[in-house]
Amino acid sequence: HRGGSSGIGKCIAIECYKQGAFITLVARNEDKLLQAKKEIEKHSINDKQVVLCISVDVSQDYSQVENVIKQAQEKLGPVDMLVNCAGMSLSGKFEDLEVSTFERLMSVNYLGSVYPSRAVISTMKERRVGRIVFVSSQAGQLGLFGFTAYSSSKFAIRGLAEALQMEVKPYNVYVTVAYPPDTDTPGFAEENKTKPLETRLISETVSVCKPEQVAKQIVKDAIVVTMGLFRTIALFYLGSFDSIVRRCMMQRVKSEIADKTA
Ligand SMILES: NC(=O)C1=CN([C@@H]2O[C@H](COP(=O)(O)OP(=O)(O)OC[C@H]3O[C@@H](n4cnc5c(N)ncnc54)[C@H](OP(=O)(O)O)[C@@H]3O)[C@@H](O)[C@H]2O)C=CC1
Ligand SMILES: CCCCCCCCCCCCCCCC(=O)[C@@H](N)CO
Repeated sequence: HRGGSSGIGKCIAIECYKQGAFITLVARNEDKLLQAKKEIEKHSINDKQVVLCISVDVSQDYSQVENVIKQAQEKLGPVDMLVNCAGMSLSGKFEDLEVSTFERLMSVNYLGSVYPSRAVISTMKERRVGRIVFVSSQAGQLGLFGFTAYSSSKFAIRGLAEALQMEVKPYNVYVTVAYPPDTDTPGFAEENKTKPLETRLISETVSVCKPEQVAKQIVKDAIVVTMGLFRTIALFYLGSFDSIVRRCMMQRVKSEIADKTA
């Protein structure tokens, strides 16, 4: 339902539009939004489909994000799928990065995923319908040279996503996290302008992906939840934790009924 106006987010929007979805694009720059809207609309499969654009900074003010999501829901109905793809990367040695860069990346990459998710979650839980996609990075699984600010903001997304998944599973809301490798996007080109040599050499050991290909995988994973090796090992623990959560939920429902009938 929601992505960005560029790179991976735009390709995810195209991928969903091709499957008949109504799209709301959220990003800051209005020209880029309009251009992305036009590009996405070329892929329509029926004449009822809509691409709505909303210009907002997802990392600044929660009430603003909440408002625009409310507006979008009034126009297009409740959000079935939220894709948190807004993000940015800046690399450099720890001592060379401005302190403000740590703050900025944490706001955009982490809080920029918290705010929209927080704004849609209640409706998703009530409807017992919803998918939330987070876009981390390979640098969100491994801390890499030059990425002290970026990797930590992407690790934070993983913690958020896994904890949230445990909370919302009994409500039929699914959370997925993507960990893409380097991908050929405007953001990646920007990042490459300041990459330290070491970071570049490490990055070059893995080939650069096409955003269309990454987007396709992300959408597929969001719809058919598959399990990696690590998740399988964690499965036993997660299963038992999930049953605690379910038990508490049932207990709470029971006592609410008891309160009402008392
Ligand atoms: N490309 C890569 O190599 C990889 C990227 N990723 C992650 O994937 C995501 C997308 O990356 P990519 O496609 O390369 O990025 P791009 O820079 O190409 O696109 C980013 C999109 O997010 C929007 N955006 C950025 N900041 C904000 C903000 N504060 N509020 C609202 N919208 C915002 C941008 O629009 P606008 O500027 O107008 O707001 C743009 O539409 C990021 O989270 C990135 O970290 C992960 C792994 C690899
Ligand atoms: C199980 C984990 C697999 C690990 C494979 C080894 C990866 C080493 C190279 C990683 C290159 C850095 C990717 C960062 C991409 C990114 O997020 C930025 N390009 C954003 O712009």
